[in-house]
Amino acid sequence: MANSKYEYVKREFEFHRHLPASNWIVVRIDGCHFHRFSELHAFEKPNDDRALRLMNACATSMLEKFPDIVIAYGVSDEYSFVFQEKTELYQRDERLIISSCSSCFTSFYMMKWKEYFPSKELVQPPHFQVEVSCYPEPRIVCDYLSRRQSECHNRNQYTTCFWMLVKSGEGENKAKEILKDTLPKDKNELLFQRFQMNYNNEPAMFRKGSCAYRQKVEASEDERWDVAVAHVDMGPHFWAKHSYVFDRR
Ligand SMILES: Nc1nc2c(ncn2[C@@H]2O[C@H](COP(=O)(O)OP(=O)(O)OP(=O)(O)O)[C@@H](O)[C@H]2O)c(=O)[nH]1
Ligand SMILES: [Mg+2]
Repeated sequence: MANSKYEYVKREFEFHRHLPASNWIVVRIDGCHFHRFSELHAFEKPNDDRALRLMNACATSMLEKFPDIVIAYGVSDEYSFVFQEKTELYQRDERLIISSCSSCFTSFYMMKWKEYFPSKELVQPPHFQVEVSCYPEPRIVCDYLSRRQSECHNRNQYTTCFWMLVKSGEGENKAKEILKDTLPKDKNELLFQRFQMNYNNEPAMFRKGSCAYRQKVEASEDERWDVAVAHVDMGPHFWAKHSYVFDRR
């Protein structure tokens, strides 16, 4: 069939975009319509510890499945996976990377659901959309992750205030009005004054999101690595300790 009259279909109509060489590939997974999905499954508001731990478990499985992922960062219904710059996964074919990551993550989510929600039926299949970006230097990857973490902080501080106001009896519109144009320090003050709540004492997983990375197993004679999940600032202190994740292989 090599030179058959059907060859043109492949030659003229199938396109493969190969991601640029010598770039770190960031695959960002985001739950589709998770606002609705979280309502359907009665997730706790604004943060459901079980749902976030389920996302972290899926991320851990992704690092185990794809050895070229060097680090990942997740918050809410999203996770970003950083593939090392030299990865030859699917010859860097964008379509195959996207479809494979999306389907693997979704399968892990469904397989692990019962472990995190033992008494809750999964009543709607989850699905995740994926976008890919390429960055030529680790420094920019670090800045990308810091940007996501800063969004996590802003969004979580807002939703914490919002749901505290609503749970205290304010209507949703009134809560939005109260929070309109407030600065981060105003929101901290509001939580403290109205609810005697210190935002900094909220669980770190809610405030800082989750970071999954490889670490060497202490006291192992052979080089063994496992996947750790931490809820920490991804600032200079973190990178001073974990810069090895970007070591050229
Ligand atoms: N109650 C609750 N909701 C959550 C939790 N994590 C994620 N969500 C919901 O998931 C949404 C995630 O934000 P988005 O990704 O912008 O919303 P989305 O509905 O998934 O929209 P698309 O991604 O555009 O399809 C949040 O707005 C919440 O409604 C959680 O722990 N508890
Ligand atoms: Mg979403």
